[in-house]
Amino acid sequence: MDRLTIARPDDWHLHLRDGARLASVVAASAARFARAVVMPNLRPPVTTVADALAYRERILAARPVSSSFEPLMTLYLTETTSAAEIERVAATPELVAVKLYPAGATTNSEAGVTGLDPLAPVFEAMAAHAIPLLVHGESTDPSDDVFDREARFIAGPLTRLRARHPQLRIVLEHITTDDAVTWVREAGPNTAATITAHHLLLNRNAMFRGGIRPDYYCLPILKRERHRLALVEAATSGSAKFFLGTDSAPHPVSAKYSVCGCAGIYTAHAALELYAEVFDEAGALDRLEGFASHHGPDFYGLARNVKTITLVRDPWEVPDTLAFGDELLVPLRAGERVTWRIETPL
Ligand SMILES: NC(=O)N[C@@H](CC(=O)O)C(=O)O
Ligand SMILES: [Zn+2]
Ligand SMILES: [Zn+2]
Repeated sequence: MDRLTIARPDDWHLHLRDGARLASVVAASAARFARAVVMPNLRPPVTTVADALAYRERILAARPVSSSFEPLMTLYLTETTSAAEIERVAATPELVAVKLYPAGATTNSEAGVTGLDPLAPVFEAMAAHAIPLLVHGESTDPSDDVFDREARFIAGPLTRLRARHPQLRIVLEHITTDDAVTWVREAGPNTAATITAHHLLLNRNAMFRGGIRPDYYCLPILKRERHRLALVEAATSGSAKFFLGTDSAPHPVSAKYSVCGCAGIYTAHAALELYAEVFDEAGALDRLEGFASHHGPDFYGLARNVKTITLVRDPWEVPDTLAFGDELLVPLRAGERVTWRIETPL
């Protein structure tokens, strides 16, 4: 198959940043996705409904004029988030979810939470209103091996949370391991997961090919090949529990190529095309639409998109760098080819 038309997809996990950086990256997502769940890990984080609505206005102002791209906003959960704030989320359709960052687990997670038990009233309010909890699922004990942190978080805090709040809708974000795939499959209908294009395409060797490669450093960190294969199997299986979330996470070259380079891979410039490569390689292009366009809205209780998008097999070369505010970023596949192209950017 050299041409594929599917219902327009949505990105259920996206970092748009803010200001001039937001203006640089939003068009790439808007050209591919009808909607995106926008992560709240700005500096300072988006911790109130009022902050989220103001951020949404900045995104709407930054998107291309002809675009109907719709940002779906999220609230950053802290130890002081109140059940009253959750009631405000429930009353505000522009907000669709609450994001849980274990404190210190990833970029701008310092204001996140250290223990889940004190937040029980917040989780109860979320469950009552069917507001999904989006989870960065990694343990934060510095003595935990970085490659084991997802499995540790799942086996400990997440399994306890799942058991204590069976009605709470949980999306385990950017899953990277066979352990996560198995856990999500077994966890009942209120549990789902997003999967990134980079975790489907790459294993941890990418970080060390011929030297150390900061462009492939993200969190959760890339894992062994057997985990990548488990993710491809889950994404292409047709299971409604798995859906598209790019975790496109732009950082300027100065922050990536540094003595302490930060975590995040930018994929928004070719996001759907990269997923198409994965599904094509797996002989499962007929299942891309479910993963990219159906399972996400179904889990969130939103309507599926009516418009379509067409992918064509027509290789193109990704630029070495892209503008990012007044700096540059290095996109995934920089200087290399992507096999699929979007035929009709809207
Ligand atoms: N994925 C990443 O490596 N980085 C994300 C944060 C996150 O999603 O954990 C970022 O905001 O840069
Ligand atoms: Zn994360
Ligand atoms: Zn993310």
